[in-house]
Amino acid sequence: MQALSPSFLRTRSIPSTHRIITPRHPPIRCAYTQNGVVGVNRADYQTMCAILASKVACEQRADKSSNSSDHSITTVNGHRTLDLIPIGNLPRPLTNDLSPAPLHGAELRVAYQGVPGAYSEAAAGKAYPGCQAIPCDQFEVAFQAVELWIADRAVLPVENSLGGSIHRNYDLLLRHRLHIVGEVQLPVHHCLLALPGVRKEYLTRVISHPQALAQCEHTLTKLGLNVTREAVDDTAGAAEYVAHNGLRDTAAIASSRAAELYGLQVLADGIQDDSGNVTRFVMLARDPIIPRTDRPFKTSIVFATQGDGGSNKGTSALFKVLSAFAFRNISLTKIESRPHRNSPIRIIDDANVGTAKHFEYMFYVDFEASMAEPRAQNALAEVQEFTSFLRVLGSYPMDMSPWSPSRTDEQ
Ligand SMILES: O=C(O)C(=O)C[C@]1(C(=O)O)C=C[C@@H](O)C=C1
Repeated sequence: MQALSPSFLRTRSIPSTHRIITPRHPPIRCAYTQNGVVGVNRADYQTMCAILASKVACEQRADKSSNSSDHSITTVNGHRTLDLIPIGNLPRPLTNDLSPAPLHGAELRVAYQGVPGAYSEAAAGKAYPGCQAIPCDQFEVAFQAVELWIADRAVLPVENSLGGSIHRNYDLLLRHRLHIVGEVQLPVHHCLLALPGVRKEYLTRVISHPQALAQCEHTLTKLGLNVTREAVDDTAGAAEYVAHNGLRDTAAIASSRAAELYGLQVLADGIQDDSGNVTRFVMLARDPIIPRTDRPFKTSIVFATQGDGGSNKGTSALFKVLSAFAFRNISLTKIESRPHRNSPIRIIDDANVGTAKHFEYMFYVDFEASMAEPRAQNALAEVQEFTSFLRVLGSYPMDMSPWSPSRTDEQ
């Protein structure tokens, strides 16, 4: 897998005291969203991409050595960067996304959140060996990279065996129109990293991604460290921050690959609270894949139950939806609820109680069946009767890779 430097799709949101690098080029701000939630609109965002692209292209022309024949990757300031092409000239994809996802990721550009050495980068490599991994500083930017054809796929964490769901990505799946085309499960093996020569006794602070901090919570206490814990955008970014700022009182929780990349020593190895620590990632594309029946498939849906106050209300509707799967022997592997952003609170204007408030939720369900199977189609036809909103996020091959302990070469 080719790793590109993070200097492109980056807008760090760590506090200014934690800022890691001053990017040479103005960062692309997480900007346009379809709901217009964030300040800048789509046109502005595209313009920014184009301006950035031409600036980078100009500077890179000067920087390119005469023997460089690679037009997609260039060295700037010692960092490998993406050679951007103005938006209007973006190349057409090499593959037809309606065909099954390729087994190998050669030529595929895969966006992930974080910087090189992040677990998401490892997940991109597991999902699409040989792909070109494109670091993005926020999940939203990874979605946008695919929507704007800067990347062909995005790989995003959705749940962890210790920390639970990564809610942000559930919300983004709903807000964006990308399709889930696959999943990978990655054993996550955390290390405590510090500058060479630093001892545990010197540490006053440990920084990492909030999920990683949560996954190591008990082990950090057991190590007897008298440290504050601070959250940053990703694990490898934490390692990079310690290294670039020469911090001798701060350790990062990250992978052993991050230690190698940023020249840190491993103070403690395997500090996740459970050796079976696994994160599940989904792969996203602009188009869905055609569901099949010749191998195990999973389907992910999101729905809202009807809030009509009649017989379908509340738990009754949810029960009916879930029984549509149970009656057909379809196993559910996951159910998650998230607040319904468009109507977060419902006031029941009853004759009796005029002030009662109920939260409205979106339900995300993963079930073990392919949309090519009649039983799955029938289940969804029935589900539709009890829902005010239903969307299939994707029907995709299940990750059936055999269980292996958390230490892997991918990290
Ligand atoms: O920070 C990283 O390295 C990531 O890839 C993100 C992430 C996550 O969001 O859960 C991925 C896997 C681990 O669970 C910890 C962090």
